Amino acid sequence: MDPPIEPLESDCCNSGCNPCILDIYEEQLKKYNQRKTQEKNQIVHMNCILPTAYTVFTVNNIEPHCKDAVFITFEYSRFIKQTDHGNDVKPLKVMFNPGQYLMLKTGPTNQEFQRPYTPLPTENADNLKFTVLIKLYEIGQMSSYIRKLKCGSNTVWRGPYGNFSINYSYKHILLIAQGVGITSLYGIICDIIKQEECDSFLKLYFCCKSFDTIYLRNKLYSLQSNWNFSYELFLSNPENVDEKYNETVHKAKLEVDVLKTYLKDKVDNTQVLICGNEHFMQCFKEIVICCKVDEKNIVLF
Ligand SMILES: Cc1cc2nc3c(=O)[nH]c(=O)nc-3n(C[C@H](O)[C@H](O)[C@H](O)COP(=O)(O)OP(=O)(O)OC[C@H]3O[C@@H](n4cnc5c(N)ncnc54)[C@H](O)[C@@H]3O)c2cc1C
Repeated sequence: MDPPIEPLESDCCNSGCNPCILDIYEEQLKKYNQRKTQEKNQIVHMNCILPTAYTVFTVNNIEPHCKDAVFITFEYSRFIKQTDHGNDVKPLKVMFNPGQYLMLKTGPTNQEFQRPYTPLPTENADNLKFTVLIKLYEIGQMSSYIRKLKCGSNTVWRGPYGNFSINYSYKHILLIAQGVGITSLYGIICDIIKQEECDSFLKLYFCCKSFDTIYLRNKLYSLQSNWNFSYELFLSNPENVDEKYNETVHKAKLEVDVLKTYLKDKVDNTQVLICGNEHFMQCFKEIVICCKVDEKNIVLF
């Protein structure tokens, strides 16, 4: 953007024109200076996690969550020589889009294995860390590796992957999550809520096994204070349920009728995002299609 050309004092005829050439200049100069300050403050970062090379991240924090899951925060390891980022001197930052995932690799060279995990939206300003919510399976290859991690352990990651990009123009976004599949949809919910100019309504139907495996429940509960977001829980095992004020808990599985009622007058302007295991996603995709949502408005993760 070039600076505006300053008019001569004599260019103003002093007869109270609207707009006056000098006022316009002042306005344009103000905009130009604002833009320049913004550009100066905008630091361009380089992503320190790459899709085509492995990067070492050290376990920074482990925090239990629910019965069978943990939050683990990983920090870029400054002390290990990492893949060369060329001659670039831009500051490093872990960067990913909502809905994207990263791959964790482990195992001896000839038996390496990898699993995808979805980084949660960054809540603090630390650019070199990311946090994932990990469900630990009783018998699971990666689960048993993760159980052995301690603060200071080194881990190897690549990413981010996934092409989903948020379309802010839908009037309604229906999100259907199963279990730990909430991690992909949670980042998307946070992103949309943050956009002040976006006026989409978000509805989450969250299917959980039991009361003690409602992942990210407190975070979802606080997000519900936003005018455009609400969620309902569906528990297949409804024992010992402790309901919070203003939280809808169904002591049953999510059924077709609930979706039919919700979609009844919205099919034309609703996007449906579904995340869970393959069987869950296919099953709900078919149900949503039966409710007359066009297939192009359905995204599976
Ligand atoms: C795009 C994507 C993003 C993901 N993000 C996350 C995330 O943020 N957090 C997270 O915890 N997981 C996430 N997962 C699932 C994760 O990658 C692993 O599949 C899971 O943690 C199991 O790994 P494991 O090696 O311990 O178990 P495995 O050795 O692979 O499997 C052991 C047993 O666990 C059970 N199992 C494994 N995966 C599933 C599943 N998805 N649903 C039901 N049962 C299963 C099966 O019974 C299986 O026999 C994601 C998956 C995908 C595809």
